[in-house]
This record gives sequence, C-alpha cells and structure tokens, in this order.
Amino acid sequence: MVRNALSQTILEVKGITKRFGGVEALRGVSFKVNKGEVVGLLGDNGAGKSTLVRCISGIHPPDEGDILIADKPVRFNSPMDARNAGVETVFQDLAIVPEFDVVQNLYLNREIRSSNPLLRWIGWLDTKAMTKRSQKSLNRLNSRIPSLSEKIINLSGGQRQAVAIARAVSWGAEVVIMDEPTAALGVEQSAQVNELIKLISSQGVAVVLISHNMQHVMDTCDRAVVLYQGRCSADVAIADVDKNDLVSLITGASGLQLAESA
Ligand SMILES: Nc1ncnc2c1ncn2[C@@H]1O[C@H](COP(=O)(O)OP(=O)(O)OP(=O)(O)O)[C@@H](O)[C@H]1O
Repeated sequence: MVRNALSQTILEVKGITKRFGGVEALRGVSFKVNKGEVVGLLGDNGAGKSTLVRCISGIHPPDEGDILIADKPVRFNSPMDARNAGVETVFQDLAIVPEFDVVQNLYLNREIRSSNPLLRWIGWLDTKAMTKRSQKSLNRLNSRIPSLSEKIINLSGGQRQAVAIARAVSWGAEVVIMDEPTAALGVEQSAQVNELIKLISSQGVAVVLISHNMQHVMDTCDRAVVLYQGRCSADVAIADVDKNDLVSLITGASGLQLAESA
C-alpha cells in the first residue's frame, strides 16, 4: 500500500454543488488530496462520482463551491484549463486513437513542431524530439510497452492504460484522476496498473481513483472519500477500514463514525 503521501494539499474541493435541472447531483462536496496521495472516490451508482470528476476536470462548471490547486482557487472553463493547472483525467475510453502509434498518442493535440521555421510553417512535426521525450516518459514509468512505433490497436488493455497514464504524467500533471482504470482488465494487467499508480504517487503525483472494486481500493489507496446521494458521507484512512466497512459506507448502511470532510 502506498504510504508516501506528503502532507501538502495539492487539490481541494470546497462545497461543490452541481444541479441538472431538478436533480442535485452534488450537494456541497468537500475534500482534500495531498501530493503523492492515492484517494479512492467511492459511491454507489448515481452517487455523483462522475459529476464530481467532470467538475474537477473542467467539463462541468460547478453551480457552487470552489476548486483549489495548491491552495489557489481556480476556475476551469474547459478541460484544457484543468490540464494547464496540472489536473489530468484518464477517462474510461482513454481518449487514445487505436490506429496511431504510442508516440502519436502521447503527443495527441500537443505535437511538437519542427524547430526549423520553414518546416514549422508547413506544420512539420519534430518526431525525433517527440520520440525521445516519449521514451523518457515511459522509462519513468518502467513501461513494458514493446515499441514506441507500435500502434495502440496492437497493445493489451493494460498497456493502453499505461500509455494514457504516461500521457497524463508526461505533461506535468500534479493530479491524475482515473475513472475505473482496471474495470476492463484481467488480474495480471490490473496488478500492473496498480503498480503504475503506486509509482506515480511515489513521484509526488496525487491520484484520485474511481473504483467499484474494493480490493483494488484496499490495495492501492491511502484514503477513501465516499459519496452518498451527492454528499461526501465519509473520508477515511484505508488503514482504518476493511472491505466490508467500505461497502457499508457506500450503501449508507455503515455504523462507522463518519469522518468530517477534510
Ligand atoms: N448530464 C446530466 N443530466 C441530468 N442528470 C445527470 C447528468 N449527469 C448526471 N446526472 C444525474 O446526477 C446524479 C449523479 O450521477 P453520476 O453519473 O455523477 O453518478 P456516479 O456516481 O458517477 O454513478 P455511476 O457509478 O453509475 O457512474 C444521477 O442522479 C444522474 O442521473
């Protein structure tokens, strides 16, 4: 289990409320994530997890509340704003192009143009620089991807996740949000993704992990924040709970003393 969390808050969500017409999807949700910490974001279907992630990643503007990055309030009007502030989200579809190779996917929409002014003018890309930096990013993650020129379509689910995670951290993300990263993976590939999560957290990157798999949460997270009907109902250290406690917190059946949102 990751135990390297530094006590410096990198992400704070303060009183976030989000309504869709008459549906109040989030009702004053607050929690903090420290640098290098892995926080599980748990909750039953419809509890508000995806809505919260969309607010933090610049897709939905919250109706009320604040998001702070390293103690500074931020307002994201687009996913690019969130990215520029160091928040990357790896959605379930991974947003990778199967027909493109690893380097093309790592630099998708952020290609490096040639330094030669003429070539730059005609849109020529600096593939050498992109390949070199891609290798560096993947080395940082002890990647098992066979070749940078491999098309994504030929990679396993775990390797695709690794490319998506590498892309997130290679752009200097300080917070990586992952939506069910192991949902479609087998045991071995899930274990590899877990290793990757531990590795990036050991490098100081904070991870917010949506998962319905309690074993995954127990194995990977330092803390769990539980949403129940749009509210933050618990904020617990994983060391203080077991899988059954988490299930009880998620279903609202818990007799545990619920922690105040940090
Ligand atoms: N775009 C939308 N328009 C209307 N209602 C929405 C919208 N998005 C989410 N909701 C509602 O907000 C509530 C929270 O949904 P959300 O998808 O955030 O939950 P979740 O915890 O991610 O669920 P799941 O685990 O099933 O993905 C639900 O009642 C849902 O129907």
